[in-house]
Amino acid sequence: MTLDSRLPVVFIGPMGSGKSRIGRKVAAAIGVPFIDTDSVVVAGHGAISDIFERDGEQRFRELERQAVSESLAEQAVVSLGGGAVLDPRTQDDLRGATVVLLTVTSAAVAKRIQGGKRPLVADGGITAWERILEERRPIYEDLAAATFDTSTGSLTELADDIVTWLKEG
Ligand SMILES: Nc1ncnc2c1ncn2[C@@H]1O[C@H](COP(=O)(O)OP(=O)(O)O)[C@@H](O)[C@H]1O
Ligand SMILES: O=C(O)C1=C[C@@H](OP(=O)(O)O)[C@@H](O)[C@H](O)C1
Ligand SMILES: [Mg+2]
Repeated sequence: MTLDSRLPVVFIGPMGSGKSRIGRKVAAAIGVPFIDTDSVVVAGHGAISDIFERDGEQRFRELERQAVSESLAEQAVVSLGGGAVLDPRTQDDLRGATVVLLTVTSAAVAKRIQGGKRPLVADGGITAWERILEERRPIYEDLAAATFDTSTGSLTELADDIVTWLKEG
């Protein structure tokens, strides 16, 4: 199978698993555009924490769905926000994509999610992160064609492993 026929390649997984950082590296390595759906929302509507605070999570999910729908139509590497897969329309769209699940242990992610940029864990921290992951785990696992754990290893090594898998697949 050619690499082109595998596009879009889509990264899913919990907050802090490395979707945004690793997705960008994989796109650069295979020479296709990179789209981060959170960045699309931010470019159009401002900071995610401000959207949550001002308009609520439901409004964020509507804006996110719009960004996801447009992004998945592109021949690109696309990194979703951790909760984007909750939308059944996105679950349907992903059946035609190459979906890569990134996982991470709670021990490894604890430091990564500090800083207040992610409203769903801003107060509850790692306990909230674990609860949210357990709610979403069946969806993640159902959609994934491959899973890579990012708890150890450098971003570059992980991106290399994923590119190798994409080329082999
Ligand atoms: N394998 C890794 N090793 C070290 N730090 C990582 C790794 N993966 C991600 N990070 C760090 O974790 C943070 C969250 O990564 P990010 O790509 O934004 O995750 P996501 O998009 O899945 O929420 C970033 O600061 C990033 O540098
Ligand atoms: O898991 C979630 O519901 C969210 C994940 C975030 O993206 P990352 O997974 O890239 O951190 C961002 O979309 C928002 O804060 C909500
Ligand atoms: Mg991200």
